[in-house]
Amino acid sequence: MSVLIEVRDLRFHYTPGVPVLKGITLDLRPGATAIVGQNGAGKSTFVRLLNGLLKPVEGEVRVGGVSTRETTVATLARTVGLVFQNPSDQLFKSRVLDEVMFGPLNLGVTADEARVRAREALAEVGLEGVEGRNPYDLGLAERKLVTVAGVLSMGTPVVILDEPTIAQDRAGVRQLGAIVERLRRAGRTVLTITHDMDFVARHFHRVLVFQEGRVLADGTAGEVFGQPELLSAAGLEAPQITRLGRELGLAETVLTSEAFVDRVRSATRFWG
Ligand SMILES: Nc1ncnc2c1ncn2[C@@H]1O[C@H](COP(=O)(O)OP(=O)(O)OP(=O)(O)O)[C@@H](O)[C@H]1O
Repeated sequence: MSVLIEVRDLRFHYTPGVPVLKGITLDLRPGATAIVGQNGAGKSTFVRLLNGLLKPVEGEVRVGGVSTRETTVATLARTVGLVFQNPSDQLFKSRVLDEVMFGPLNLGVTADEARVRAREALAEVGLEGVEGRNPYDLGLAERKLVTVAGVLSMGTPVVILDEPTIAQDRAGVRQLGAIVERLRRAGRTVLTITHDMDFVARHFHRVLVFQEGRVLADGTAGEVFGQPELLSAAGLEAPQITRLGRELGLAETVLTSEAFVDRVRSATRFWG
């Protein structure tokens, strides 16, 4: 189930002379990794190169030892599931259930098995009861969750979520966080692109900071969010609770409100 993705000196442009990715080298292993960075940094382009929708101009991407140049998008889809930023790029069936069954059917499972998987995936994203609806009659948040279910139902070892929390309310964000945790515990590789730093701090252990087509930083969430100058150079800010902890002079970089309360309580006990 576990798959290694090897990215070596990856360079890409849409228009010759206008580089979008300028030489990226890294490995992606099972676990939860977030990609953050300003608009236009090349994040969505990078993940499209991981599932073979785009091919490197120079350098290489190997998924499970196989170069994306030497395989097809359909073959890679068995390994790398990508939820697009915009659900309209992904939804094309007129019934939610058919949409979510489409991936597993393409993998060659029986219709019964695909239906079971689709129902489980829809339950996991909190969308029971909409199986017969047209995805385009749902709101943006629900449409996005349908596309997440569509990838979950395929059971790929690598799951990439491009801006999953967009338009979600707190319950939706919590549900997505639980999905990330489950996939991570199951030994899958979860990769997300997001502008939601609280979501990153809570659920992602590794953070890649993209800036103008390069990786500016690659470290744990604590390491990356503990460097305000670096974040500011990339046009980003640490989560509010992390900044508050720093303002208060906490020795450790806190990533969640629970960790913040814990550290402040132990400091007060010490003073009191
Ligand atoms: N299909 C395309 N044709 C030409 N240029 C493109 C295309 N898609 C993206 N670009 C350009 O490539 C650059 C990187 O875009 P990309 O979408 O990868 O960045 P991003 O970091 O994901 O940004 P965002 O957070 O806004 O999604 C941008 O300058 C963008 O305008």
